[in-house]
Amino acid sequence: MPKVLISDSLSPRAVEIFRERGIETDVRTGLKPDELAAIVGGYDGLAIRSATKVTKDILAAATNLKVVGRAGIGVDNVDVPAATARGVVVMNTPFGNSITTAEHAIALMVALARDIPTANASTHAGKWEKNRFMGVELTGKTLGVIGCGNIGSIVADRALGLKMKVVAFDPFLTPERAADLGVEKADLDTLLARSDFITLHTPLTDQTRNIIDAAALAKCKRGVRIINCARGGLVVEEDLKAALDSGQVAGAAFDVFLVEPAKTNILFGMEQVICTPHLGASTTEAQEKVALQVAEQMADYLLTGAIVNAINMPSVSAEDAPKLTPYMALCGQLGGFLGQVVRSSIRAVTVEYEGDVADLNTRPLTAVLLKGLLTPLMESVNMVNAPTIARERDIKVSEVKRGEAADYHTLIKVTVQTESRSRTIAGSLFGGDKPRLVAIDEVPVEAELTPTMLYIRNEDKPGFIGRLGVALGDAGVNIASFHLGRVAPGVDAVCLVSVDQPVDGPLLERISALPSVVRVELLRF
Ligand SMILES: NC(=O)c1ccc[n+]([C@@H]2O[C@H](COP(=O)([O-])OP(=O)(O)OC[C@H]3O[C@@H](n4cnc5c(N)ncnc54)[C@H](O)[C@@H]3O)[C@@H](O)[C@H]2O)c1
Ligand SMILES: O=C(O)CC[C@@H](O)C(=O)O
Repeated sequence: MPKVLISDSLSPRAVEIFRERGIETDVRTGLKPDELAAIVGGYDGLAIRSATKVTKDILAAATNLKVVGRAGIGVDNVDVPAATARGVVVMNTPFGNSITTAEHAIALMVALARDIPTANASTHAGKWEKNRFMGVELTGKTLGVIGCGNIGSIVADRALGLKMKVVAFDPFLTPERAADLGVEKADLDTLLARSDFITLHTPLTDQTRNIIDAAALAKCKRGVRIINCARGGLVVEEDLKAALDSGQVAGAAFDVFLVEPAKTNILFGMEQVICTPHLGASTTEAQEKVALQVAEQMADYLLTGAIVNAINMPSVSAEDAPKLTPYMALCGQLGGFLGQVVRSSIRAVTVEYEGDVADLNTRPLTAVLLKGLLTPLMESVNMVNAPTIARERDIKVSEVKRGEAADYHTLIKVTVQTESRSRTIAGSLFGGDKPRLVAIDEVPVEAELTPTMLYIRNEDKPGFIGRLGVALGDAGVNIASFHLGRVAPGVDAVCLVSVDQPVDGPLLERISALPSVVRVELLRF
């Protein structure tokens, strides 16, 4: 009989469901990492919220572990690559706490507008300071929503109900979806300049980290109020403190912090700041929903092998798996490549399957490709929900199959149409199972995609390779492999460089300033 450990505070519904399904269940909350490491080896499943850190060390000790179930959305407390490497499925419950978290953001906004926490403390202290507190009305004010996905769009809906105007910044929000939601799609600077309140609802990614810093705050209306119920690290806390001190920001309400649990923080003690201890998802209803979902999903996997809402595993039957596995890897890479280079909302994705692959069940392949494509843009995408998310976002996905491939025995070609342009890449399997990129935007370039790569568009002129090599060498970055492609001599060329060391921002800037370089991107696979 499988055994599950629940190591965070989950609704009792989870235990009930595991036990009803015949799964032995222990609940041990508040374990220190070494205490968890000492016992985790005895379990097949680990059910968590955000407190348990499922690190590489914990996973190394979890010798029997088959599944980690996160009752909630963010899996930033799980080392997913390490889990994947150990064959541990990581599941989440992507929608169960969205409404509750949106309601918390609205509650914080109202509390900020009327200074409710300070007025409450003052009244409890018997001060009756009626003249001290003067709020602002929400009706007619503009709410800027940064990140208009599941939670952001619910916040927008509720704010419209409060008769606010809503401006949304989300590069992946299509104009049609914005119109359906009744929000105005805007660029970040416009949102900053127009908003009376700003609320953040993006995942923490390389693009969103520090999205609200001193420069962004300076672009805001004087007296703006800021709410963060998404992730610590989106707002630079020191810059916010300075803006609160100067009066540029009138108030802030934070549920999430750069370091959690936040026992100390630069914002603590400021009268204009409302803080809650990561309570966004903490309602009875949301916790029941996520506990029930996670227990059902984990039980299904442990008892039947069915995979739902997995972050790191495709859901395929045991029979199809061996044939599809190398194509899964290829599709994940092709999607991941495109997801890292597109810069505006995606309208359409066309996947052409040619040659051998056209004979297979390509639905899971397209799903894993969409997962790869959408993952750099949002959290909580998995193979199962990627096609639904694409549909909800009005991304038209089509598959074309051709029995014959022109140059390769098997070929997958992906075209992504964005608001501004289309991009195409193609890949094949070499030696039957080794994924290889074979063309980018019709430029032939054969390359294995490795963990850290530079993708460079350059003018095909003498001296470029030497200058690039010197720039990388001077920074102590070793080139593992180098791939060049061009349509014809002297025209634009493509260069893919696999490197052994990390490439930082200043080095990227030096490379993009090199003569002949048109564009450079750092890609991670
Ligand atoms: N406080 C809490 O307890 C709590 C509870 C649930 C979720 N969350 C967090 O809230 C956040 C949002 O969750 P969700 O379910 O709405 O996620 P989601 O994936 O549905 O939506 C995220 C949105 O951010 C957009 N986005 C991505 N990169 C962007 C960028 N650079 N600029 C602007 N927008 C960008 C995406 O297009 C997407 O629409 C996540 O970080 C999640 O972990 C917090
Ligand atoms: O479980 C929690 O309390 C936090 C939930 C939230 O951060 C999430 O990502 O779902």
